[in-house]
Amino acid sequence: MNSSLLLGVAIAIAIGCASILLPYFSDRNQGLNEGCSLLPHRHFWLYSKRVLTPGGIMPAAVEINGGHIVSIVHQNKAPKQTKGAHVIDYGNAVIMPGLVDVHVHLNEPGRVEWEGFVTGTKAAAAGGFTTLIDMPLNSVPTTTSKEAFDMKVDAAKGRLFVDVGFWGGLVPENAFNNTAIDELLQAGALGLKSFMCPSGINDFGQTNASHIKEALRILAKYQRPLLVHAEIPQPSEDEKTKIDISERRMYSTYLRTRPPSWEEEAIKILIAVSKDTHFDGSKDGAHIHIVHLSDSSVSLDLIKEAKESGARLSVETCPHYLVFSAEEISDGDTRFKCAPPIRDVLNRERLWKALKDGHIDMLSSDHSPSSPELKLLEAGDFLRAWGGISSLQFGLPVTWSYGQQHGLQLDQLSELWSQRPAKLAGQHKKGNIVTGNDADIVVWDPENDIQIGENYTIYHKHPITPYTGKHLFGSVIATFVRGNMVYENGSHASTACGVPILAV
Ligand SMILES: NC(=O)N[C@H]1NC(=O)NC1=O
Ligand SMILES: [Zn+2]
Ligand SMILES: [Zn+2]
Repeated sequence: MNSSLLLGVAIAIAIGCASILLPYFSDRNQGLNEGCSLLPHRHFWLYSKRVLTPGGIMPAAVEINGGHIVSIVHQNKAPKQTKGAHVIDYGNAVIMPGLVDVHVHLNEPGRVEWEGFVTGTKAAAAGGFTTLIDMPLNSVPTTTSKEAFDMKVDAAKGRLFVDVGFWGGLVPENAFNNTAIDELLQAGALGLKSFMCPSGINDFGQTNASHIKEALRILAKYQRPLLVHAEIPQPSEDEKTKIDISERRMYSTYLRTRPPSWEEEAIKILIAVSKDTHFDGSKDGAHIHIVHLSDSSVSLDLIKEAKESGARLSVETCPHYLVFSAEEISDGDTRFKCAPPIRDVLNRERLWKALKDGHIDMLSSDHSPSSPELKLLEAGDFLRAWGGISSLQFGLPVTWSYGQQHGLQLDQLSELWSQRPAKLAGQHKKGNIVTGNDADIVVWDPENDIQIGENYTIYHKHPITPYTGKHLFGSVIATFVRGNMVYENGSHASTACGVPILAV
């Protein structure tokens, strides 16, 4: 071979290699923000035998490009690595829409010793959650004005491992100030949240029916929901007597001081108000969402009845009401303290039935941790300890493990954790594996067992949780947020590239 022929062959090989490798390299680099993803590709396919789509669970390949789902191909084998598009074959693992938690207290700015954007969203990613909606209280300031809202969004920037939206706060101070509420909603609050009982936070006062009606009028204009902590304190004998510490350590005492009638009373008022929400002749009135329902007796019957007669009402419950029961809570174990309280076994089983029958619309964590000292674990004082359960990371394995025992199917679980919550938060590009949506995805193994304990890394700021020791099924393999692999088998992406979600 003469030298010019050799040169020609070398050039041909170089061009050939370049044409094979270029798409690979361009795929690796184009629009990729280094560090956002553990996967160096913007165009790739995820394959598994169990992909949960609106058409059911099927073997399929999901094509992701530029953060979106661009195609879903029903096929029995993983696609071949072509044109530089990377393929991950997850075998028999489940590929499902990322979970959306509409009720999380991240407590930043201001109470980062309780939780924070970084720790909270890392826990979320490890648990398969791709979107969180943060509650307006426990942070300082509470999110009850445009200024406070802007501060929260600023504090979140560059610190989120999943996407996070924000509810604004409805309190007596802003309820009759239409301009203030307008500003809060225009700043991007996805809706408002209020308490009908003391919230435990001094600058987040309780609202009554008049405050709520006034806010609904404005919310109707924006088509955004009002979320309500539905408990109204009822007069009780306890107020007249001094309860000593030995009694305050008993869970039954706490239960007695916060009976189902608190929930009933609030729900009755909300139903009456919801009948009144078709303002200005508009058919699409405001929407009331009842958070963390615990009472599955009269309160649930009232909700069912109201929904049947067309009330624009939805309701969530939380894993702790579905997993634990009052009977099993030891005296002094304030890890279980939350409001409304965890009630008896019968109540829990009725909640499961309502969930399966579709009377409860969705699940949420109500992840509301505090610093360990405020749980008063040594004193075990149920009446003075902080009310709030730490649980964000465990929602999927917990509800799957206990859900299976109650006949809950995977597609129902996904509806409760992804589709319906995304809709409540107005996130139409999230919550479903369909073409055009954000590539927000969890890949997990529902058959793999885990034990919450020493060999299980908890990413919450504090590991204190009543779930310690639970043996569960379901381990998260990888979590994708808008196409970024933000978590995989115990590792997080190096850069926090989740974004604040603002209503437009
Ligand atoms: N302030 C706050 O987070 N309260 C929450 N904790 C709880 O258990 N129920 C709540 O509403
Ligand atoms: Zn609440
Ligand atoms: Zn809450």
